[in-house]
Amino acid sequence: MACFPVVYNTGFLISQEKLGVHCGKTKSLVRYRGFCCNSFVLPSLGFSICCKSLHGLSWNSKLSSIINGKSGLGFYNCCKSQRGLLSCNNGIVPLRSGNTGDKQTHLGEREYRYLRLRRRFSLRLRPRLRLLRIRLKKVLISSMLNEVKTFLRKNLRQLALLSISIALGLCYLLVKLTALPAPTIVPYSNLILSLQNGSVTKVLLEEGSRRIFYNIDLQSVASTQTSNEESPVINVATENEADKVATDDGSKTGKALNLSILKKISRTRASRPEWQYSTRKIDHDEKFLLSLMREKGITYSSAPQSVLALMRRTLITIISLWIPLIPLMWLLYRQLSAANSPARKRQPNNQMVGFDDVEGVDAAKVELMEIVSCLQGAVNYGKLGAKLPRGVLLVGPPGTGKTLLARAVAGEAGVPFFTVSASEFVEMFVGRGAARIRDLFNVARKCAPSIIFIDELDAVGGKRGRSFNDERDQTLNQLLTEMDGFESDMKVVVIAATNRPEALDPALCRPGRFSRKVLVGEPDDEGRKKILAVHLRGVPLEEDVHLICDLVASLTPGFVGADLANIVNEAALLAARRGSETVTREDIMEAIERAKFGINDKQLRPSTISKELGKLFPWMPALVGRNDTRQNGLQGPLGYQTLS
Ligand SMILES: Nc1ncnc2c1ncn2[C@@H]1O[C@H](COP(=O)(O)OP(=O)(O)OP(=O)(O)O)[C@@H](O)[C@H]1O
Repeated sequence: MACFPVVYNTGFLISQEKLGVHCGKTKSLVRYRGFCCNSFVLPSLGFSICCKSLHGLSWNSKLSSIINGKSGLGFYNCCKSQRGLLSCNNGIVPLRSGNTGDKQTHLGEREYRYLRLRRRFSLRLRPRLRLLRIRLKKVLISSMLNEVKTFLRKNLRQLALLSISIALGLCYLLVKLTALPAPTIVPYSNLILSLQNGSVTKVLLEEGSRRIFYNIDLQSVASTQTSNEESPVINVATENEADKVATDDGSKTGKALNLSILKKISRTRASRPEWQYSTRKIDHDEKFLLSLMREKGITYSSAPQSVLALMRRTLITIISLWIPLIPLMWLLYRQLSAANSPARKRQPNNQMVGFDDVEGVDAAKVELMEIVSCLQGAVNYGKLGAKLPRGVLLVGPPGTGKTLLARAVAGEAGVPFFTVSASEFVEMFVGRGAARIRDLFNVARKCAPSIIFIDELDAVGGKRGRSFNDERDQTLNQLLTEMDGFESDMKVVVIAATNRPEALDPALCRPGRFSRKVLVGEPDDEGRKKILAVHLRGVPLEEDVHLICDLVASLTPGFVGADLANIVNEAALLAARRGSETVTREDIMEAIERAKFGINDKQLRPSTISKELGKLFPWMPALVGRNDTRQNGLQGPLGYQTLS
């Protein structure tokens, strides 16, 4: 026999009809104070009720709480039917004596309404509250915290600015609100005179400072003024209130003056400070002052500084100190923040440059291709006990394609590529350059296999001890340490480029660091043709591309890749300026002239220049002749010299 709750209110029993347990009705849901019951009508067995769940608690525990009389529930005596369903006796057995189905009639109308309202309210509100609780549980506190953290990190600068401005605003408000009407500052002699005249009423000596506050009896001052207009006390006493009046109208009678002073005094009384005057004590004069006050019978006391005034003064000092300091702090923050670090700025990205885009430097390409194979794992160098070269130094004149080669390595190897100019490590603050190097290498190590490319290495890798630049030396030391710090299986390759290998510190070039030096020199005739072919790939030419390449290559000995790329670009620009759809041979020839002689009047050819210079300086033609080493005759004394 199992016991099941049957819902009935404290006031009345819910009858079978209320439970929806009519003959023929198969199922109905009964809710009471959050309990859900499915009731069934089984005509053969009479009335039965089957509760599927009761707040997730076991029957016994729930029933015991019910029976304890809190909820006023009755229960059925139920038994299991043959069909496996729970069935109950037909009769309702009230739990407490006196709780019958017609109890409603015993209750007052008002009470009944109140109970109904309460029940309805609880029926509506409870499921919603339960749902809310479940939903809130789903929202994890940790994820919320993470979101807040990310938001703070993203908007750190704005939040910092906002909080600083709020703090400053609050300080300003505090200063404004705590501002008290200040006493008039007068010389010390005025206090003595007032004391001698007996017009001083009260004196306060501030503890821990030299300030003395005092009040004077203004009415007595006014009356004294009428009798003795020359009295200095009057000047003191009415400094603020009566001075103007007295000076503006010298013809006024004493009485009129007196009245006007009193009027002014009464008008300003509301905004008058607690102490009318303040002065600073003179050293070693305390004895005289005290004896004078005692002699005149003046009330005097001492008190510590008021907390409000103290706070205000401190605040003002802080603000006045911090306002000029804020820009300085901001500068410092910018310098010191890791957000400025090159390692952060350089996100690993794979440039779409391959070895096909670099021509004329075949020897360097072969050397670097080997590195790519090692990074890709195509060459099992470890089997023979070999190690991946840690550093490759690309040496060569400017514009020969060192940076391009490094980018091609990254593109071909398909690994993260961190490019940085060595001058970015040169910092104002000692230790910052070293920290940046550390950051860069840390990020590269995390992304291994990866490539670090340091352009213009000589900016930071110059010989140590030649100058007093401690910061540069520290940065170089850090670079040396980082390059030593790679483990043998760490696939991080440092490629550096320089135009001045002779200026580098020998420690950088020793085996184990930049052990592999690759010369990226000027391209030969064949190299120039190939470079031109690369740059003319996307350019619509009027003539055959091979013909143009041969022509340009023959006219540009000593030109490097950057020069040739510039010639092709200039030719395309000239064609565009003409409004042409294709680049002609003339465009290319003009571009070569521009590259050699700069953008000048065409009259200023070498021959013209030589003639003009010859007129002025008879020895010049000889000089021109000696310098004119180019076979094509286009290069002159002011001509563009190749960068090699
Ligand atoms: N060998 C080359 N093949 C194709 N293009 C080249 C070659 N060399 C240079 N270039 C062109 O010249 C441009 C500049 O080259 P790059 O920056 O690689 O020169 P660099 O040797 O690094 O010069 P610097 O020493 O001044 O940094 C390249 O973007 C490319 O367009």
